[in-house]
Parts: sequence; structure tokens; C-alpha cells
Amino acid sequence: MAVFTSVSLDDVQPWIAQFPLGRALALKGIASGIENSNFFLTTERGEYVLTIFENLDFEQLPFYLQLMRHLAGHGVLVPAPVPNDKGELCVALHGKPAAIVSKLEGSSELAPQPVHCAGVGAMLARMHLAGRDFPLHQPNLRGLAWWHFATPAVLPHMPEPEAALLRAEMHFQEAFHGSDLYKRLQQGPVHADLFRNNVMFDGERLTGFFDFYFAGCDTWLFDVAVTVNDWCVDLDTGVLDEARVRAFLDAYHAVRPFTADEQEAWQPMLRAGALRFWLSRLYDLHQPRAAEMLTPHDPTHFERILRERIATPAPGLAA
Ligand SMILES: Nc1ncnc2c1ncn2[C@@H]1O[C@H](COP(=O)(O)OP(=O)(O)O)[C@@H](O)[C@H]1O
Ligand SMILES: N[C@@H](CCOP(=O)(O)O)C(=O)O
Repeated sequence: MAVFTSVSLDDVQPWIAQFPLGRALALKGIASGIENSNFFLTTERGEYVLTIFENLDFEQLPFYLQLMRHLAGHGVLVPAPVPNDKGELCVALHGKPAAIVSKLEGSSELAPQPVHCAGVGAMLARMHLAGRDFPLHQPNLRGLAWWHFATPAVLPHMPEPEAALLRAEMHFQEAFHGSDLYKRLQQGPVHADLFRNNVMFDGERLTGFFDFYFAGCDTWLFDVAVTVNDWCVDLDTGVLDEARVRAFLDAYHAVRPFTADEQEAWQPMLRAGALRFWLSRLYDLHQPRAAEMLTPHDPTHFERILRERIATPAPGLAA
């Protein structure tokens, strides 16, 4: 998808008058994405993306939009939110929160090579460092507490071998998240959904990270694990590609060196990253929402990745 909320150019015209963007010239629904309604918006001032938030409310949005603004101000490549004439970054449209952000150049690199992974690793480390003095706090809303909520909702729909794996992994992750090792890991604002489709490249040049609407405060290592599980994986088998993993981790480490605690937590964290998306994909499959163009993501992809991470140790954080 997804366009959950339909909007026409006529709807947008009076609304956009509060932004310093001139008149709206074109509006086009974007089919990809599964969380929000997104539109490419052409105005007299240029190209933007209009997002109508379907699951986030006005209280939650300042965290995401101010974080993007903060990171952009610290040289991290992310879309800049456009304030209206009152300085607000988020304004109601059709009764739902909406925001306009700058459009990034380029396109997603869906078949990444080590050079792309290195670019993402280095920028992710810069993002973590830049987030250290971000003053707002919000937990990762798809963290352990949400896993506890989602697990009983999906278990009745699952055949027993998969249900057993989910129960066992939840048990394992509760112990890991409660450990002293976990509590010592460095935390801060994380993207938490930095998949291939949420990064733009122009050739080999990274032009930006976007889709910050799963961001929250969590361990930096969780962000690394989520990102490696997508960027460095063979999509057919769930096996990690060593050259891409090495390129990613070495580039990250060169900007923000991994700690000894992070080395120790790396394997269970990769499992946590896989569990998080297995669960959310199961939840979306079994508790679907109405949308004009929604294509659910396949949960078995992350079940495979989880099984593979349990069976095979991944390359370590440092070479
Ligand atoms: N700032 C941006 N610049 C360029 N393209 C964007 C931007 N934000 C979103 N898009 C486009 O919109 C699509 C859907 O956005 P995304 O944030 O992934 O949706 P969702 O929040 O529903 O998952 C992306 O794949 C991308 O093509
Ligand atoms: N990346 C998640 C789903 C979130 O969708 P996005 O389009 O907002 O990245 C997944 O692959 O399950």
C-alpha cells in the first residue's frame, strides 16, 4: 500500500495554504508502505511527500518529526519536515494527523552490494551519535511490551511447530531483555525499521533514510540487528551474506566503535530483530486493516531468518 485515507488535489488546496509551498500542482498516492497513507506532492516550490498518519496520534508525532528535524540539523541525511505558518510540523487533514516532508532523491536499492551496506552502516552510526542530545523520549512502540501484546493475538492462528518456536523465542528474549548485559547496552533514538525500502540511493551515493514512524528509544544494537537482518540477508534462504555483513559492520564500527558488551549481545540481538518483524507480520496478517492498496508482508520470511539465526552464529561485530 497503502492509501488508507483518500485525498484529492481539491482537498489539499485550501489546506496547503498554511505552508510556505505555494499552490499544490499534483498529488499522487504511493502504493508501497504498509503503515501510513503517503502521497507525492508537487507544489510551486518543489517536490514533497505528504503523509497522513493512520496509527499515530498528535501526541506521538512530535517525537518522530522533531527527531527528523534534529538529525537533519546534525548532518544526517533524512527528510526535513516543513513547518506551517504557526511553526507546527503536524496538522490535521481529514481529521487525521498529517505532515509534509522534503522528497529524497533517488530510489531504493533492493539488491544491495557491500558498497551500499557500508554506506548504510556508516550513516546509521552517525545517526546514533547525532541522536545522543535529542531531548524527547519515546519507547520503541514495537519493543518487548508490544511483543507481549501481539503474541497471544497471533498464537491461535498458528500451527503448533511455529507456535512452539514463537513461545520459546519469547521466553529466550524475556531472559535476554532482563539480563544485566542487556541493561548495560547503549541506548538512544533508533530508526528500528531501516529496511532496504526505507533508504534512498542515487547509484552508490546514499541520499537519505526515511520512514521514521517506528523510531523510538531502544538499544543502538537492536537498530544494527534489524538493519543487518534486512540489508545483508539472502532473501531466499535467510542466510547472512558475509561480505555485506562485514562491509556494514566495519563501516559502522569506524564511526562508532562497538563495545565489548555489544559483541556479547550480538547473536541474541539478531534473534530479537528477527522476532520483532516475524511478530508484526503475523499480527498484520491475522488482524488486517482496511486499505485501498494494501499488500501484507510475508511472515515466513522472518520465521526463516529467526530459525537461521538460532542455528548459525552470524559474523561477529568486529573483524
Ligand atoms: N521523504 C521521501 N522522499 C522520497 N520518497 C519517499 C519519502 N517518503 C516516502 N517516500 C516514498 O513513499 C513510499 C512509502 O513510504 P513509507 O514511509 O515506506 O510508507 P509507510 O509509512 O506506509 O510504510 C516509499 O517507498 C518511497 O517510495
Ligand atoms: N519493514 C517492515 C514493515 C514496515 O513497513 P514499511 O514500509 O514502513 O517499512 C516489514 O518488512 O515487515
